[in-house]
Amino acid sequence: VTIPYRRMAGVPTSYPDPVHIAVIGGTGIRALKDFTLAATLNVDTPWGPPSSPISILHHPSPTSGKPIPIAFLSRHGLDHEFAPHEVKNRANIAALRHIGVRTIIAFSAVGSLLEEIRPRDFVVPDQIIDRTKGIRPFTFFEGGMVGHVGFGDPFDEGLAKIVRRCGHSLEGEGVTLHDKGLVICMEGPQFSTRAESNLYRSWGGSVINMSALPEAKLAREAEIAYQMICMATDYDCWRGGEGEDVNVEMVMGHMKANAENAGRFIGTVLDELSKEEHGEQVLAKHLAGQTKFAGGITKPEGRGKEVVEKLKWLFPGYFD
Ligand SMILES: CSC[C@H]1O[C@H](OP(=O)(O)O)[C@H](O)[C@@H]1O
Ligand SMILES: Nc1ncnc2[nH]cnc12
Repeated sequence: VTIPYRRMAGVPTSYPDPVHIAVIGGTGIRALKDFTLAATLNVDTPWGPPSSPISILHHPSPTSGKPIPIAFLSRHGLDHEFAPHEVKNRANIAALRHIGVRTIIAFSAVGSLLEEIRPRDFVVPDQIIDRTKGIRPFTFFEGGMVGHVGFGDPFDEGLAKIVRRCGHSLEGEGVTLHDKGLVICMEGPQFSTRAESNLYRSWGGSVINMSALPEAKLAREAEIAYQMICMATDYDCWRGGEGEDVNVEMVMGHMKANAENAGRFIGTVLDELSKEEHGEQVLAKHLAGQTKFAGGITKPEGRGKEVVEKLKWLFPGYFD
C-alpha cells in the first residue's frame, strides 16, 4: 500500500496484539511501501484523537518470517492538514503507547545548517535545542500531577546505534548518512530569518526542523525509546545564494526525489528491529517504570482528579 492509509473497506478496525514498534511519518512520508495493511485504528485518547488513524502494517520478520506489526502515524494528518504547532503530539504519543508501542522511529524533513550536510543526506541526530515558543502542549504532567523525566540525551542511544548501522549498510546505494547532529527545533510555521539561521549555526546546529519537540519529550515521558531520522531538504537561508533560500517547493522536491531511499532506510531499520535479538531494546526495558517515580512527586492529597484519570489511562497501575 503506498497511498495514505485511509479507512478502507474490508480492513479491520482493531488489532488483537500489542504493537511495539511505530513509525511517525513527517513531511512527504505519508505511507510505507511494501507493507501489508492489517488494520486501521481510530484510537481516542484523553488528549483527543491523534493526528491520523494508526495503520497497523505487517512486516515479515527477517529471522522467523512471522509477520511483525508496525504502527504508522502521519504527524501532520493524512492530508498534511496540521501545521507544526497544531500537531496532536500528546494524543499521538499517548495513542501509540496505549496500543503497546515502546519504540518510535520518527522521520523529519530538515534544513541543513552545515555545508557538509547536503540536501538528500540523512542525519541521525543526538541532540536538540528547543526554539519552540511554549505554545504547544508539551507534557502529560500538569494540572495537579508534577513529573520530571531526564532528557539529557533526547534520543535513545541504543536505538540510534541500530539506525546508524542500517543507514551505513545502504551507503554506496545513494544513501549518505551523518552519524550525529544537533537539531534546532523552531516554532514555525514561517521559516527562520537569516539572522536566526546564522545564530543557530554559531550554536553548533547541524539541522533545523519544526517537529522534534515536543514529540521527543512526550515519548520520553511515555517511556518510549525514540529516534529521529532526518533528511536534509535545503540549506535554510544562511547560504544566501540566489534562489537558495528554503521554500516548500524545494523541501517537497527533495523529499519526492529521495523518497525511495528514505523508504529503504526505514524498511532496513524495521527489518533489523524485527529481529528477536533486539527484543529488549524494542520494548525499551531500560525506560520501563521511570515515569512512575518521575511522575509521582505530587502527594496523593494534592493530585488533580482529572489529570490522574488521564494518566491512569496512559500508565495503568502507576498512579493508583
Ligand atoms: C514543509 S517544510 C517545514 C516542515 O517540514 C518538516 O516537517 P516534518 O518534521 O514533519 O518532516 C518541518 O519540521 C516542518 O514541519
Ligand atoms: N529550513 C527549514 N527550517 C525548518 N524546518 C524545515 N524543514 C525542512 N527545511 C526546514
